Amino acid sequence: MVDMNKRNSAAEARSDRNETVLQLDNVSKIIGGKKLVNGLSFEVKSGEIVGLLGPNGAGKTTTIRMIVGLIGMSEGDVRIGGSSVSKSFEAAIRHIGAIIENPEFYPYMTGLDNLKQFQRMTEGVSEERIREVTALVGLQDAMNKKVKAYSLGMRQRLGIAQALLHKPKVLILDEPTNGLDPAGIREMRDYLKLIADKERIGILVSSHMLSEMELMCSRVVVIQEGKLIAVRSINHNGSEEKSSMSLSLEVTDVELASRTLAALNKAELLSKDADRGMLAVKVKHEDIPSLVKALTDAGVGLYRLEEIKSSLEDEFMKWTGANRSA
Ligand SMILES: Nc1ncnc2c1ncn2[C@@H]1O[C@H](COP(=O)(O)OP(=O)(O)OP(=O)(O)O)[C@@H](O)[C@H]1O
Repeated sequence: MVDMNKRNSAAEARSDRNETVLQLDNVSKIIGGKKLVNGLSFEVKSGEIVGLLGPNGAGKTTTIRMIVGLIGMSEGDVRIGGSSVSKSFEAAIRHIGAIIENPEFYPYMTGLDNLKQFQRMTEGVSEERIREVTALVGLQDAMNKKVKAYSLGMRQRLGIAQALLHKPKVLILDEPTNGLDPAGIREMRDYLKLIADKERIGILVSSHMLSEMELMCSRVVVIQEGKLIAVRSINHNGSEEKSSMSLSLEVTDVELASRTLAALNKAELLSKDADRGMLAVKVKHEDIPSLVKALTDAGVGLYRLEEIKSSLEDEFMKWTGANRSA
């Protein structure tokens, strides 16, 4: 017999996962006539970790400070959990948990007492919730130790636990792995993935380290000089989403091939080089057979067809002209 309650709750879980919890709509910040952030639009859905990536000075911190209301927006709006930051600030900000600078704790108090301190200042946080968030960040065995004995990574995780206490819909972390050693970075990554999944919360993480973002995020938003320059999906293996791919084709007639592909309307022409008989196109994996058939039917001979493999890192360097970590 089908348990309808179970079915309903599974359906709810699925729709929750697709809820847009953070939405930036054409957000700009102008200081002294300069656009530090320039018409930025992107969204974060529940259950996903999105990386805000860009070289130093790209505008990541300025963007995050606007999202959490530390500074005002010059243009545009941010919606958090459906509420507009510019129109209903209190309602919007209630849905946010954030660590912008290093979290501040009382070093001579235990982790638990520090969280209880926040519990007293925050409405509706139960003892059970404290236990839940400490387990989520893997600090259940360290809760009775004084914070001064914590490593930097443990302090960061206690900060995340505190930011989660009031069950926000969005967690925002500005460069959360700064200063952590490789083991601490790996731990942070694993805990954030667990939190996104278990709490069905949308997480926005800023970083200038592309390699970290590739491993941690399901999507990256790349900004440079305050402008959005690319959005890329990442699959669980850390490589680019394969549903759409770039192909290089060597053909007998470039012009005929590009006209045929335009008529087929299933491939985006990225570049063509008539002298070398080469075309580059972007196409969905499932459309490759019909692309080949259309070319053959049109009388275009195909010498070679291969995938253009470009790692996110190659692209990031191309976009930003930056070195590996900046
Ligand atoms: N209050 C301010 N007045 C003028 N310029 C500012 C102000 N705050 C930031 N900037 C400038 O805006 C640009 C974006 O700075 P921001 O700190 O947002 O970049 P970022 O991407 O977070 O960089 P980083 O990775 O170095 O932290 C930089 O050129 C910075 O110098």
